[in-house]
Order: sequence, then C-alpha cells, then structure tokens
Amino acid sequence: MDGQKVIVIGAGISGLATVYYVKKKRPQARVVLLESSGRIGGKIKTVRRDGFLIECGPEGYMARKPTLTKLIKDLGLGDQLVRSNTGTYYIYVNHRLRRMPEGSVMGIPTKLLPMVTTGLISPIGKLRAGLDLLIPRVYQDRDISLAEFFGRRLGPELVTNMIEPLLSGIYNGNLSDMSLEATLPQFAAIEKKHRSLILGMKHIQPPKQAGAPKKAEGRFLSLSCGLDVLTEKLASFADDVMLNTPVSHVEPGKAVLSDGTAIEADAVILATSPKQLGPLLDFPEAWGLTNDKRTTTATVAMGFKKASVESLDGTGYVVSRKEGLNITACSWMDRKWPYTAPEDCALVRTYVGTAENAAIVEESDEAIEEKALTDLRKVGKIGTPLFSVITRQIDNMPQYTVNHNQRVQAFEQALENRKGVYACGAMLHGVGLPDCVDNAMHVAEQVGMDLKVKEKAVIE
Ligand SMILES: Cc1cc2nc3c(=O)[nH]c(=O)nc-3n(C[C@H](O)[C@H](O)[C@H](O)COP(=O)(O)OP(=O)(O)OC[C@H]3O[C@@H](n4cnc5c(N)ncnc54)[C@H](O)[C@@H]3O)c2cc1C
Ligand SMILES: CC1=C(CCC(=O)O)c2cc3nc(cc4[nH]c(cc5[nH]c(cc1n2)c(C)c5CCC(=O)O)c(CCC(=O)O)c4C)C(CCC(=O)O)=C3C
Repeated sequence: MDGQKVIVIGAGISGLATVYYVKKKRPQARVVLLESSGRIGGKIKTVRRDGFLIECGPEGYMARKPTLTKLIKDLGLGDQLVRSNTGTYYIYVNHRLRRMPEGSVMGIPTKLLPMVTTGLISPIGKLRAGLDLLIPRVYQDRDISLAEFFGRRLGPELVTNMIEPLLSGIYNGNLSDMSLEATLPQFAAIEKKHRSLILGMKHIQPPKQAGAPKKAEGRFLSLSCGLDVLTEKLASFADDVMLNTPVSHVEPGKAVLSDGTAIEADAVILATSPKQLGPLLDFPEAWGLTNDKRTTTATVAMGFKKASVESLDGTGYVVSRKEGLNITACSWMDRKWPYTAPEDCALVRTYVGTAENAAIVEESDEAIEEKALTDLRKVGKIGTPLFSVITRQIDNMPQYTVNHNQRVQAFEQALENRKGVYACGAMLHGVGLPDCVDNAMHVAEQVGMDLKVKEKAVIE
C-alpha cells in the first residue's frame, strides 16, 4: 500500500485545484487540506438570498484562458457554464459615462478608428497618443511600471482616462507601481517587435472566430449554479479537510499548526494568501514576496427592484481616479449574468478601496453602503437597496510591482532547495482564476513526479 501523504495549505482555488490534480496523478496518496478560516473557497464566495445569487469575490473568468473550462468540464459541471451577456462597459470620467472604445484589450485600445472618434480623451490627448508612431522603444528588457510604459508611449491623458481605471481595478494597485513584465508582457513584446504600439496593435486584437455571431459576446465565463459549487466539488477530492486550522510554520517534511502540532507529510504545498509566505517559510526570498505591496478592497453587492435602477446596455463601468469618488467601479450583475437576480430585480455590485483609500474598507457596513450609494447616485439613477452584502479583503490583494517576476524566480529557486515543499497561488504567476489553476496544475505535476521518485527510492 502507498502510504504517501500530501498536505495542501489554503482552500482557495489554488489549493483546491492542487488537491484535485495531485489526486488525479497519485490517487493512492492521502491528501489533507488545511484551511485557517471556517470555510472553503478563499476569495470565491457565493451567497444565496431572496432569489439572488451573489458572487462576493470573483464573478467569473476570462473565456480565452482554457484550463479552468477544461477542469469544470472534467468535474461534470460543463452544463452549468454560462457566458457573460455583453462585452461593452463604460468609463466614468469628466462627470459622465462614456463607452469604452470597441476593440480594447485590458483597457488598452487596439483599434485606431474607435480611438480617433472617442470622447474619452481630448483632441490634444489623441495627438499625444499619435506620437507613439514616432518615439523609440521605451521597454529595454528591464522591467518598468505600466505608468511609465503607457505614459511615455501614449501620453498621460489616455492613461488616466482609459487605461488606469480598469487596470488598477484588475491588478489592485497604482499604475506607477505595477510591473509591465508581470502584468502585461504581451504589450512589451509588441513594442519590442513593432516599436510602435499602434502599429503593432492589430496583432493583439482578439481573434475573430470563424462563424462567430455578429452580436457582441461577453468575454467571461461563469457557473450559473454559483462558483462555490466548483470549490465544494474540488474539496471533495481531499481525503481530509481541516477547517479552522491555521498553519504557522512549514519545514521539509512537515507543517506545524498554530497550536504547535506537527503534521508530517511527503509533500507540503503552500497555496495561501500573499502575506503568509514569509512567516510560513521564513527565508529571505519568501519574505521578498510577502514584503511586496498588497491592497485592501471590498465589494458591495446590493439588490434593488428593477424599476429603481437605471442601467445602460453593457456590463457596468469603471471610475477614473481623478473623479475623486470612493467607488472604483460598478458592475450591473443581472445584466451580465441574468440568473443572479429575480425577474423584477437588479443586482448591482460596486467596489471600494484603493492603495490610497484603504480606510473606507475598515468602516462599518452602514457607512460603506451610504458612501457607495452617494457615489452611485452621482453616476446614474438608483433607488433604495433591498439589502446589501459587503465582503472585505483586508491586506489580502496581491500587487505585482516592478520586478515581480524576478522576485518570483528567486523565490522558486530558493524553494527548490527545500525538498518536498512547494508553492502556488495568485501571488506568483497571475491573479486570474485560470492562472491560479494553471499554476496549481503545474505544481501538482511536479509533486506527482517527485512522489514517484521517492516511492521508487523507498522500494529499492
Ligand atoms: C472582488 C474580487 C473580484 C475578482 N474578480 C475576478 C474575476 O472576475 N476573474 C478572475 O479570474 N479573478 C478575479 N479575482 C481574483 C481571484 O479571485 C483571486 O486571484 C483568486 O481567487 C485567488 O485564489 P488563491 O487560492 O490563490 O488565494 P485565496 O483565495 O486568497 O486563498 C488562500 C486561502 O489560504 C488560506 N490561508 C491563509 N493563510 C493560511 C494559513 N496560515 N494556514 C491555512 N490556511 C491559510 C486563506 O484563508 C484562504 O482560504 C477577483 C478577486 C476579488 C477579491
Ligand atoms: C478585482 C476586480 C475588479 C474589482 C475592481 C475594483 O476593485 O476596483 C474588477 C471589476 C471590473 N472588471 C471589469 C471589466 C473587465 N475585467 C476583466 C478582467 C479581469 N478582472 C479581474 C478582476 C477584477 N475586475 C481579473 C482578475 C480579470 C482577468 C485578468 C486575466 O485573467 O488576465 C476584463 C477583460 C479584459 C480584457 O481582456 O479586455 C474586463 C473587460 C469591469 C467593467 C464592468 C463590468 O464588466 O462589470 C469591472 C467593474
């Protein structure tokens, strides 16, 4: 009998996917999942209430990244997969909502014509963006911030009005801190090849699928049964799930719990939140990742009677920082995902908390709701909510600052010297759910191979 044992620390999508893939590779191994909180899912959290289905963390994932879709199908949940309703969204800038120009990828315009006609930036801003055709390469194989890269290529107005509002939301930080190489390497590559972004842009336009419908299609996929069905299903592959079990230290061959108990294992996989790597592993390269910046944010989901909410064609809007609002963005969830609200109701999800404005997240639910509503009403008509569900991520959102990839590489090299200890998670190779699953699969494969070698060594 195979007595091998694997410990996975952290029951977010990264840890859960690792459990699944390790079990798939080594069905005989005993996999134990340790989670500090009282629930499975990490940032994925689904609340069902009064006929609403409320995603409190991620609401879905990018359809063009295939691994998670394959995982969902393998788990038998393929019939629950749904595509978001429409691709358009808006930017709130200069006190009004304007449609994001068609053909933008990650908030960055990739088509010239919609850019020339957009009201989002002034004629001078457009001329400045056109200088991109002339100026030499900015990226010189040395990581720089997104603000420097896009600012120098396309000018400050385009950055403030178009690029920053979406990217600072997706990657939880300031463009002046954020790493070009870790967040948008494809744009560095375009510049390297074509020098001008505008000239190179046609190469990054989303590929047109043959026979694809003309109608705007959403870029996201989700599960109509709620994302927690995925996390619960993944957790069921563990031989043992221990909730309310914080790990305080990891060494080759064991995990030490906060009460001092040591659990021995052939492999220990860390899939925790970003701030835990340093304390758990306690070597300089792990602290290097832990000491990087993190943000504090919250989602505020509110149910309404449909008649009391005005929403345009599209999925929601992001807010330019210069508007000085507390909310950073807003999603019309029932527009995007019709199953999330009863027929006569609307589900609106707004976001608060930035690198500069973390304090709001620490306020009471009532205060956050009031401030959020005040801002929402500056943008559009909105009535009195039936309820609100506020979910905080305190100091828990990883930021990829300049030289992130170098820190990750140093960390992973150092980890190789700690036999039987592995790490994966959103703080390493991408924050999107499919990125987390890719990383988990990769680590599980390594674990599977190492366990096989170890088993052979024992037999011989
Ligand atoms: C509001 C919001 C919206 C988002 N939107 C999207 C989106 O639309 N699309 C997308 O792809 N991604 C989105 N994301 C990002 C995505 O949700 C996360 O990057 C991803 O869920 C992170 O998963 P993880 O498993 O790496 O970490 P986490 O989910 O943070 O899980 C880590 C787990 O480790 C546990 N843990 C920590 N310390 C210990 C310890 N010492 N011992 C034991 N357990 C420990 C934690 O309790 C937690 O359960 C969004 C995130 C948020 C918050
Ligand atoms: C944390 C977070 C917030 C909260 C914001 C905050 O706290 O301020 C948020 C809000 C929003 N995100 C929005 C739109 C988009 N988000 C995208 C993609 C992604 N978001 C992510 C995270 C977040 N998103 C992630 C991890 C990805 C995948 C990246 C990848 O896997 O690489 C993409 C695809 C990009 C492309 O390819 O063009 C779009 C178009 C809109 C607009 C209206 C709407 O649709 O609701 C809003 C309010």
